[in-house]
Formats: sequence, C-alpha cells, structure tokens
Amino acid sequence: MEQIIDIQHLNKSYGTHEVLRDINFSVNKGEVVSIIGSSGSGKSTLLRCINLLEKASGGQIFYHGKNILDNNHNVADYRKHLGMVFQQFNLFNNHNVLKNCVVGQVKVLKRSKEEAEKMAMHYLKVVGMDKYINAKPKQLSGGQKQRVAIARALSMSPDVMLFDEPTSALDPEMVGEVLKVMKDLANSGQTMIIVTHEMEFAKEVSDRVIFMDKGVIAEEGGPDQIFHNPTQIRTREFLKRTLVTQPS
Ligand SMILES: Nc1ncnc2c1ncn2[C@@H]1O[C@H](COP(=O)(O)OP(=O)(O)OP(=O)(O)O)[C@@H](O)[C@H]1O
Repeated sequence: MEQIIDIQHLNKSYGTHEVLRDINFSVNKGEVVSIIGSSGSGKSTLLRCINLLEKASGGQIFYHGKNILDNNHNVADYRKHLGMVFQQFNLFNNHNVLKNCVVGQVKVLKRSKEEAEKMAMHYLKVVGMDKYINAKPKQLSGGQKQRVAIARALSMSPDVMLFDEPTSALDPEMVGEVLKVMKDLANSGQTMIIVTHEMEFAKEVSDRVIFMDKGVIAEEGGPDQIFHNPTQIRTREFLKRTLVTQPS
C-alpha cells in the first residue's frame, strides 16, 4: 500500500504547555482517517502541524517519503498537495462562489482561467452548488458555504484532504448535507484526514480512527475496534459521553 503521510515522534508545545506528545501514525493512499477526542486534546493542532499552519516543535512528517520539516523542503510545493476545510469556511467574502473556486487554481497552480472554471464547475456540481456560482458567501447558508469550501479545496486536485471539524459551526439541520458530501468523497477513494465530533459519521466512513487524549494518541484502530470494543477506560468514557447510540 502506498504511504502518503507518515508522522513520527511529532511534538508541539506552546511555551511550557505540551499540546502534542510523541504522535506517530501514517496515512495510506485512499484511506480515511478520523481523529476524535475531547476538547483540548490537540486534534486541531495536529492537523495544523500537518499542513504547516503551525510549526511542530519536534519530530518528522514524511510526505511520500520526504521529510517536509527538513529546512530545505519546499513548503509551498507540499502545501499544493493538501486540501484544507476549516470549521469557519474561510471563503473570500468579496468573491462569488465560482471565483472562490478559481483564484487558487490560477494563482497557485497556474491553470488558465478556462481550465480553472471547468474544474470548479465540476466540483461545484459534485457538492450540489453549481446553481449558485454567482452568489456571494453572505447569501448562502452555513451548509452551502461549507460545500463551496469543499469544492474549492477539491478544485486544487489535492492528494490529501484535511477537514478540521467541518460541521462544528453549522446549525444542526445543515450538518447532514455536508456529511453526505464527505461520505461520497470518502467512497470515491479520496485520501482524507478528518477531525470531527461526529461519532456516528466517523464510525461509518473511517478506515481507521485515532482517539486523542491530552496530547497523545490513546488508541488507534479500525472503527470496529474503537467503537465496538474500546479497550481503554478513557476511550470508553469519552464514547459514552459523545455517542448517541452506545457501542455494544
Ligand atoms: N495558539 C495557541 N497558543 C497557545 N495554546 C494553544 C494554541 N492553540 C491551541 N492551544 C492549546 O492547545 C491545546 C489543544 O488545542 P486544540 O485546539 O488542538 O484541541 P482540540 O482537540 O482540537 O479541541 P476542540 O475539539 O475544542 O477544537 C489546548 O489546550 C489549547 O488551549
């Protein structure tokens, strides 16, 4: 199996506060890996270290076998291969939906406007937002904005998609439409790393689940292992608090 990302002994501290301690895991091509855990356990920080929005304090992140934390590594080139979806959408409010999905392709990937628009239209259709190309973000619901954000990230032809709690800022009735898009994406073979509080979703779509607790990986395994047979007391306690349906 082709390994895309391999994280070894990753640490992150803010001053004396150790937020991530000795994190080790890898992601293979086509895998969907969900990161779950209580608030403050370090999930978002881990994702932000992977896409270099935060600088790790120690350890290595290998991308296709090359350590991207090595000073000589081309950061911009690495970032091109990652698609990021944030809790707060981060759309350009002054641009319409189509332009939101086009600018990055033209600026970063140097695609022609025509090529970029074709790509954007394809993914806007995939997420069911092709009817809204002229709308500005403020005219859209949260769920619609997040679907545009997903289309924008996909338009960059990423190797890996990173999702940082993509449904946490949504009204409950809009969570489903975003999860559906993500589920279809997972089924299409897209490699994905997802930080989420949606336990039922994580259970359903993930090939592997990483349970974080106080900055360490407390448990890692297939969804059956994590959700149906959580061996560790803290995982069991966490799931009891967060799962609607209790694991058997
Ligand atoms: N920029 C920062 N400066 C200082 N401390 C930070 C910073 N960012 C995060 N932290 C701390 O790091 C810890 C982990 O935060 P992080 O946001 O990664 O947790 P999380 O598991 O994603 O939580 P949540 O589920 O609430 O989003 C927390 O104690 C947080 O206060």
